[in-house]
Amino acid sequence: MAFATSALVRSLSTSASRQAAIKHVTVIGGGLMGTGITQVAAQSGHNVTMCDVSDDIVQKGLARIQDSLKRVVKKKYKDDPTAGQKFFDSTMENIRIDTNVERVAASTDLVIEAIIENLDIKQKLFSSLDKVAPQHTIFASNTSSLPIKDIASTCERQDRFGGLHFFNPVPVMKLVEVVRFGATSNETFQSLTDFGQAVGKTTVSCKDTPGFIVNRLLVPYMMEAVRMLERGDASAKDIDVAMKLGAGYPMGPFELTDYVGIDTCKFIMDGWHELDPDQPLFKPSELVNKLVAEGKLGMKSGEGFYSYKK
Ligand SMILES: CCCCCCCC(=O)CC(=O)SCCNC(=O)CCNC(=O)[C@H](O)C(C)(C)COP(=O)(O)OP(=O)(O)OC[C@H]1O[C@@H](n2cnc3c(N)ncnc32)[C@H](O)[C@@H]1OP(=O)(O)O
Ligand SMILES: NC(=O)C1=CN([C@@H]2O[C@H](COP(=O)(O)OP(=O)(O)OC[C@H]3O[C@@H](n4cnc5c(N)ncnc54)[C@H](O)[C@@H]3O)[C@@H](O)[C@H]2O)C=CC1
Repeated sequence: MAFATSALVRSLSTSASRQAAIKHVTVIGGGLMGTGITQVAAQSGHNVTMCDVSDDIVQKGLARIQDSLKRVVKKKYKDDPTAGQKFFDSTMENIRIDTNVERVAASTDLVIEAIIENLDIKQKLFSSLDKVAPQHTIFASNTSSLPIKDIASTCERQDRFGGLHFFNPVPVMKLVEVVRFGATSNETFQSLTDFGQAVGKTTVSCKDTPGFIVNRLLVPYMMEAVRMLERGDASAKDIDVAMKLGAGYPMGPFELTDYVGIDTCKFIMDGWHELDPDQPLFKPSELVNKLVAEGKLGMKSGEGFYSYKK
């Protein structure tokens, strides 16, 4: 009985210290990641507004969400097309699009930023949102490689700031890394974890260290594959086949780099090299630099390590 009472008190005080559940989410960036995050948040019953810089981009993002949602419906509701259509319609009803981020952020519970991987631009964005968002609103970045502490540095609400790192393709990948830096409050961390789980993902807790957990292991692995290719030890195709069949990875390192974007990978490596120039794993690659300079960025540009031109 004593145990039950203390457990009840503990559970009441825990829920009282938590912030109210997140109902309205603002996703900033309607690209590869922003559309995926919008989709999973809307699918799980949240009201979501997806923002980008132009009407054309948000419309294209919306079309991408519809295509992806159709794949989910086909798989989940293959024996019940009526329920599938209902799921599709109710998910799309939960989504709004906008190009005025300040207006949207003025009445939202959570902002998830998924814009270009550039510290200066992210800081400017959050600084302007900090002035208009309500007190309770939590800010989160989906950055792959930048310190959350640096992104948050232009904001007053340091305690209501953290990282929510999703994986590509968001509707399929089951993980979200929840990142806290020194100022992130326990309540904020818990709310971000609850949100990650509410959108159907498994969450892991990460400190604000370069690459968090997954990218700190994945990016050096990718760079080691590039160096193997540069030395002429094996072809890109053989390395990919080897890692898929020998290590059970769904994609080889070159397929994955093309999928993520070679420019994104280069940006991450360059940033980490600057932070830690003596670390050989972070050494830039001539081949990666050359491909990016030629505009060969992977699948999105039609060519990278492989050609995707039809
Ligand atoms: C070098 C690293 C540098 C890191 C840089 C920073 C990046 C980051 O910060 C963090 C990251 O995201 S790292 C990337 C993490 N992602 C991966 O590792 C993806 C690896 N690839 C895969 O899992 C599968 O090839 C994949 C799922 C992609 C495709 O699978 P398949 O080849 O079997 O193709 P499908 O048969 O078309 O799809 C399999 C099932 O998934 C469903 N699906 C695929 N895309 C979808 C989408 N966009 N929306 C909804 N559903 C989707 C598809 O329907 C299918 O379902 P089933 O019919 O049940 O099999
Ligand atoms: N590509 C990937 O596999 C992953 C990327 N990330 C991270 O997610 C973020 C977004 O990456 P992607 O979706 O791949 O990029 P993306 O290039 O596909 O999309 C970025 C979008 O942000 C928009 N944008 C730029 N500045 C903006 C602003 N000030 N306000 C509103 N929208 C703005 C752009 O118009 C573009 O549509 C980056 O921080 C990246 O490091 C995280 C996990 C995986």
